[in-house]
Amino acid sequence: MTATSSHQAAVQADLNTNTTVAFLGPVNSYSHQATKTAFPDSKWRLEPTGTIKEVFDRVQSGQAPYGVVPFENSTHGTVTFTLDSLADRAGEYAGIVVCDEVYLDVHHFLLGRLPTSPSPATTNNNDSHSDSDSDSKNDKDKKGVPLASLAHIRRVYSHPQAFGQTGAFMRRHLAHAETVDVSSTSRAAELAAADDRGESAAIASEWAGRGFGLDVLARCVEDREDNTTRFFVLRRKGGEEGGDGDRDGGLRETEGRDERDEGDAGRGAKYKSLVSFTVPHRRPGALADVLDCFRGRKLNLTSINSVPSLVGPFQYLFFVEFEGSKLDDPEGRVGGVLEDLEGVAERWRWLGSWRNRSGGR
Ligand SMILES: O=C(O)C(=O)C[C@]1(C(=O)O)C=C[C@@H](O)C=C1
Repeated sequence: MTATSSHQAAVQADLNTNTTVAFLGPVNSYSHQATKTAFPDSKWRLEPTGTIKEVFDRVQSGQAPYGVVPFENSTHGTVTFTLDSLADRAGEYAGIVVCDEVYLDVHHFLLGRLPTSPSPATTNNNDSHSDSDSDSKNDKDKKGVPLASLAHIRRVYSHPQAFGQTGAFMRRHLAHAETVDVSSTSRAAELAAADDRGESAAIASEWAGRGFGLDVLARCVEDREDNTTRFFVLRRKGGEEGGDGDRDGGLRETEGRDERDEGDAGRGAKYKSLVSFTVPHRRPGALADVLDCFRGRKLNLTSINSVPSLVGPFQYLFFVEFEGSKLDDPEGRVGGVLEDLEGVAERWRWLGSWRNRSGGR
């Protein structure tokens, strides 16, 4: 079996099984890798979508009981498409909570077609593929340097996040090429493979390159070796919460991920939770009052983000992530802080509690 047909057989196997998990496709995106990490058994039917919003739509509608979305990258920061859907300004996703997280090491490859005739390095002054020190190494060991001339590459496709993680390589070796943002890195590989002239390349994963039969033009082109993306696993809230399950009546399941094995929880605090909120825009100290609630309950914050609330120009909706779980809260500190929020936030929403998988990161 060739690499491509065994890959297709694996995808088909995913499609033949039961409970659906939606992820940003096409197959072999980083989201697909993260999804396979969180849902490794063959009982899951892994379903690619065209956008992150579609993952939310499928989970909300119940077509997919679970979904996996990228949340933040250690080099480039938060994934705005995911924050936008979590902000849920139009009230479309009231039934969705975060129930788990996945950390994925991300090593980007430059994929395309090798030049048809070897062109001298002088055709592209910035092209260091002929550096004598790197020539002496085996191609497999070369990281962050072109393995061939890139002078024939006119355009590079990728996801904006991936471009944000590979800026140094792009500036150094592909300043002559146009960059084109697309919906995912695997879509980028698909587009590069569709270019018969071989003038297109993609920043994508090694698996995407294999899946679409592309040549490796450079490996590990990320700016930082420790490049990591964190993904959220989404699920529909259990039917047992009350009408306003965010504020009263906790989930009766002991864990969000009721159908799956828990595996290793990792080091550090056992759980994390996410809330979103808005504060009275003109009240001095309004945001500090909310943050003080967490200090008062001795709950450690692990991330803070904001997006425009779209209520008025330059007004924001905030996200706070903290250590602790609403679903396993023996000291009542999380329950307590949610009650405190009621008094100081304008609107707020609990967006889920899950196992901390950071492994001490
Ligand atoms: O494009 C993909 O392959 C994705 O899964 C999306 C995504 C992201 O949005 O962060 C995931 C991981 C990498 O950080 C780059 C892109």
